[in-house]
Amino acid sequence: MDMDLTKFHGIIPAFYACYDEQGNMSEPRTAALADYLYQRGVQGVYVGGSSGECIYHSVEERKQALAYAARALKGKMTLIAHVGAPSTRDSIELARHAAELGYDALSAIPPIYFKLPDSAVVGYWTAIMAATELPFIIYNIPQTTGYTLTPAVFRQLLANPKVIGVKNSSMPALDIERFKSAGGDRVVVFNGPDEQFVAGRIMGAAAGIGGTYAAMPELYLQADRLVREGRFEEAGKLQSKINDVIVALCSLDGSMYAAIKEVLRRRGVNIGGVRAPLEDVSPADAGRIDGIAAAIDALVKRYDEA
Ligand SMILES: CC(=O)N[C@@H]([C@@H](O)[C@H](O)[C@H](O)CO)[C@@H](O)CC(=O)C(=O)O
Repeated sequence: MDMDLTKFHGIIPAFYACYDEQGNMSEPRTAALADYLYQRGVQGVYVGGSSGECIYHSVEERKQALAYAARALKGKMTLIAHVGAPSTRDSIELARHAAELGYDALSAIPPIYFKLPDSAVVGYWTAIMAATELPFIIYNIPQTTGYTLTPAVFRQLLANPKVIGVKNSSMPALDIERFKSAGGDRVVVFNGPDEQFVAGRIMGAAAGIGGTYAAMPELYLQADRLVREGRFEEAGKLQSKINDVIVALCSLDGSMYAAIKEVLRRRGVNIGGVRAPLEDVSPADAGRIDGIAAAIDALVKRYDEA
């Protein structure tokens, strides 16, 4: 697919599930998160992925989430829709919905729950791609799906011109280098592990999609700029500061996403809580979350002046 892939380069936060007080999808709160990200200058958003709690949503709710984000951001930034659902049928329905909403690309995890052979996985992704004319980004996340994309299967998928890249969330930065080597200039590799964003960008990723980006988009934008300018030592030091925040977010009781949503409240954006079985953070941790939000603000201020 001959297209300008640069619209997929840079910092693309995973968009979160924005709930009202009853825990239902909220368009006003979606718009608030969208504006918060737009004001900070991110390249695009990845809607309905892992960080979007998609796995706990009905197909109808996933359609709402895609529609609310598109209504807030279409024309303002690059929009990628995660449409992977347990069944191929539901994934195709979501893919068609995203295409109607004007998304720039689709993406999908492999099939989950049953362990399926590569032939079934390739068939699932191929069926989703066939449902629309949109470009497609493979989502490799073995930690949560149990399926590991190999360079050989990636090369097989590259035979489909709609494949424009892979969002690689596996931990080895080697995987990013191998997928980039396999796809060359025809693909964009998206760095998935936020803790290794700088390493991934140096080893072949032109972009990053991450679950912690929206908690501190300014810092990832700064890290990306430092990499682009070849200031790798400074980028590495900033990565270490970002990782201190990630470790703190993951050290609280409750889901990391609940902690991030509490941090966002302190940054002026209320998008509700998380959906069970994800657990809320404990009220006893309010002080620690205050500290995390303050640390982010201090880093943003410090690097704003750098
Ligand atoms: C295994 C996993 O969830 N990886 C995350 C990371 O952003 C992860 O949350 C971060 O590195 C913190 O560990 C992303 O790669 C996935 C993601 O952003 C998404 O689809 O929401």
